[in-house]
Amino acid sequence: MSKTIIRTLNLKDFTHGKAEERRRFAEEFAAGLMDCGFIILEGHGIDPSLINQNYTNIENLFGLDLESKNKYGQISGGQRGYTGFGKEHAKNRTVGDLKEFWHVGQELPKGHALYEDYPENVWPEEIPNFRKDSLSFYRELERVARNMLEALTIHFDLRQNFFSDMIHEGNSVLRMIHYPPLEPHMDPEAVRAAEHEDINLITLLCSATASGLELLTRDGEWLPVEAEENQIIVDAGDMLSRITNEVIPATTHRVVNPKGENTSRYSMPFFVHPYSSCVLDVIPSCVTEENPQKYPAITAGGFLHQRLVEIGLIKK
Ligand SMILES: O=C(O)CCC(=O)C(=O)O
Ligand SMILES: [Fe+2]
Repeated sequence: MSKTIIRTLNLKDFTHGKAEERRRFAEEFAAGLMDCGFIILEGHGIDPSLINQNYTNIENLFGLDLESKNKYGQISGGQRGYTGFGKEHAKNRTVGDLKEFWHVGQELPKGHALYEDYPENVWPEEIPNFRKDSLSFYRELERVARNMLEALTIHFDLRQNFFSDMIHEGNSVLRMIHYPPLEPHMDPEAVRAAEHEDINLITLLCSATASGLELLTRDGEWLPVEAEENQIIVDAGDMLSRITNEVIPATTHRVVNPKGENTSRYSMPFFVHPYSSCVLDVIPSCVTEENPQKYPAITAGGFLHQRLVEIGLIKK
């Protein structure tokens, strides 16, 4: 059995490199997504103090009492604001995950053509910097996502703006998560995040405050994904899998319960989504005689709705 290697790439090779370096970056990224679905990114240029400030904010946020947090709950089927313990479950499970989280979505000015397409963000009045810091972080993550997806256009022989047009003012979501320490009353079947695939195009995941993330290799083994401080883990989701006709599969992953020290874990995945009416159609270069077209076209919004029902966040 071959050993799975998670590649480490430096985004500067793409943003500042010559054509040859850019191409190499693109090929390494695509190969990493095809081999194991995850790569680790350095040189992304997000200020470490912005990342740390957001971690501090969410520690304070989740440290509030439940009554305060619940003021921000049940908003747009959990698409914005606070979602409490046990609410979300993976597609084929009924036991809820051991996490609480907060969603920040696309922030557009009132009157913008897409304003009505997205639920409005809510902001915790108890954490004054939360809005400013999370929106700055969101914009920076959008920038990194744009670069990463642009690299894929080289591999798939697409026009340069193919993906950046899809995600421009898109429905991306910053999910800020708290996994609390385990307690005896918790369901023994429950895990921090049960195995699942992400719904979106790609996910950017700044290194979490503790280990636990694992990916399922193509050989069917669980492999821990460890990132150092200031590295970003990048993985492929269902939407990318669908438009690449499964040339890039959506990789299954999970967050296991702590084995050693029983501490809280915080993480901040950024789910990169197209705008809602964007049509997800299979990329022509991904259809061949051996790999005929597997999916009809669907809008990003329609696809997301199907998946949110499946994971229990919204009703049919
Ligand atoms: O917390 C993590 O490290 C990953 C979380 C995750 O996979 C998700 O929320 O989709
Ligand atoms: Fe995930």
